[in-house]
Amino acid sequence: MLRGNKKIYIYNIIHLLPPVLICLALSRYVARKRALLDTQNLLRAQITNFTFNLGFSGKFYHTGTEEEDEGDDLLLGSVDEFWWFPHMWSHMQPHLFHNESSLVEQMILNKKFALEHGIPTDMGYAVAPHHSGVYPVHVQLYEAWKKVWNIKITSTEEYPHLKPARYRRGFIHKNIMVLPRQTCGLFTHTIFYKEYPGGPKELDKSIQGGELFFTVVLNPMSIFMTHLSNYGNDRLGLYTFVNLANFVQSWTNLKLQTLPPVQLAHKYFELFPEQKDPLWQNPCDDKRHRDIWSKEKTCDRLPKFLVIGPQKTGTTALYLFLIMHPSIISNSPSPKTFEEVQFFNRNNYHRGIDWYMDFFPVPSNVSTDFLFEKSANYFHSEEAPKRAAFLIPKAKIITILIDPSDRAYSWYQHQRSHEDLAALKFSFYQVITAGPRAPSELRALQKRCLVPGWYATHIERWLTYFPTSQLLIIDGQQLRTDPATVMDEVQKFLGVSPHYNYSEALTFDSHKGFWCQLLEEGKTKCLGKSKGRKYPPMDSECRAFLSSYYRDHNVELSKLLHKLGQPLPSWLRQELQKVR
Ligand SMILES: Nc1ncnc2c1ncn2[C@@H]1O[C@H](COP(=O)(O)OS(=O)(=O)O)[C@@H](OP(=O)(O)O)[C@H]1O
Repeated sequence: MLRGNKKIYIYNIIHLLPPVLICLALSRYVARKRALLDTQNLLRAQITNFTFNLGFSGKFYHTGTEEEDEGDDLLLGSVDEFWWFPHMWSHMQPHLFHNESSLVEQMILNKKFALEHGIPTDMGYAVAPHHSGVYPVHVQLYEAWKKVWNIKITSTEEYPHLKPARYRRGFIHKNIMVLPRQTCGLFTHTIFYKEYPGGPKELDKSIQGGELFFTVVLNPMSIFMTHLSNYGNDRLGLYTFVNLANFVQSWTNLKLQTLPPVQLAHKYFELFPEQKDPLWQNPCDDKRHRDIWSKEKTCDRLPKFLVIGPQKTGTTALYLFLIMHPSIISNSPSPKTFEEVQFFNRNNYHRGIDWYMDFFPVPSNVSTDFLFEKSANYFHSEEAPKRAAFLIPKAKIITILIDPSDRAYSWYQHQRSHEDLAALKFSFYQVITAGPRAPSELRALQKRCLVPGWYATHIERWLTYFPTSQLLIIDGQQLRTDPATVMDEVQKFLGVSPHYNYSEALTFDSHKGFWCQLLEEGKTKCLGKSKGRKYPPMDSECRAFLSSYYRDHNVELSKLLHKLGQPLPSWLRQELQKVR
């Protein structure tokens, strides 16, 4: 309840225990040992175990005035009173270093400094100047941190963005836990009370029921970082945090406590397990992010469209036809998954965006070149739509649909030819009809076979993250029998130029039994043996079973297509007639 005089009464919050970790960066400023210890003691009366966490950049040791150098020594004379974390040796921004080895070298210098001065090196926490390299991720920093310091925790104000502050979250990358850091309003220039931006009243307001107060109240953990200059001069650090703790104590029933960084991070992700997985965004969509992202990296190596599958609907044929177009460029092949990158659906996503972008060339003309990738498992993936929407929100999405029964059968044949043991062991009928008591390998195979055919469910999921104008649904039957018309539709949908004449570039290869690329002298380039396989037709019992299995899904699909103003493919019309 908010009262006129900015007094706030908080009810119902009884057992919140927000630990507070306050960090400072030690550089060449006078180390106000006394001021720090005094503040620490005062805060300990309000916050259980309160301990300052001091950052050090060893290069600046003893490079100040006589008084400053004396301050450094005083502080180092009390190493045991505080916790410590490595900043960067020379306060450099890690994203400016492209080589992991040069980052490692710099970190080793800082570590040597710590060892020489008895500074503990095992806290597992580190902070990068200006958040550089933490988010957007500079993977070289993460690797160097692990190698030199065995870093397990860091923090940043930049994930997913600086503002709005209340949306800041944590994530885990390469086993390093990144905690959200809050903003305390004290910066290098806020040294004197009277000169506080907007006047000292602003600082008092923030402490007494304003922004700073709410930051502590609304975040179960608050990590603040400010500069040692705020503990010298007018001692704004002392003033701010002691008054803040007092105010929280007086007006709420919150109990504040501090934990060492590793414990704090474990607690954080116990409280917010859903935050463990990061959501990568385009670093160039936020100016602050672009500024702390390596200049050697470009945001142009991201796809403009995705072919999402599902598997066995003709996605490879579409891929082949697309790359015939002079302005359409695919990813380079992956050693493990061939033409498919499979980034958004599985664990490759955790390798980060540098890994993903390395699959794409730098386009020679950003506005006319169309980078794309097709990964047929994206279609039914729970994670892919959200992840794709965060990184490439403007991307267009192409899906192909054939009769889900045919798709399931083709998929089963594909598994058999890849010598999947369960597929070799069980007949198609056994796979599709397996009940809840069937062996687990059979149930697992059944799920993989049938679930991608729940078309409406999967398309709806994509449409929660992408507008309908960005989605193209291709009739796979038409792609098979009349690819040139489909490719005209695709070109129009993408807005790609120049117009490419697929009627001339494709030809039906009677030997293959499919449409193929026409090469010089009448030769053709067709897809390999694994596409357009020869296998016996599906028997009527299986077809009847699948027709009934997919009935409701197909009805839902017809409603969805109707809503989207799209025509129903002929197989769907036939299936719907069976329903009547
Ligand atoms: N032009 C052309 N050439 C070859 N094959 C074609 C073509 N157009 C469509 N199809 C059908 O594509 C089916 C394979 O689908 P996918 O490429 O999506 O399969 S995969 O998911 O990438 O494994 C493949 O399925 P199967 O017939 O079961 O092999 C084909 O029916």
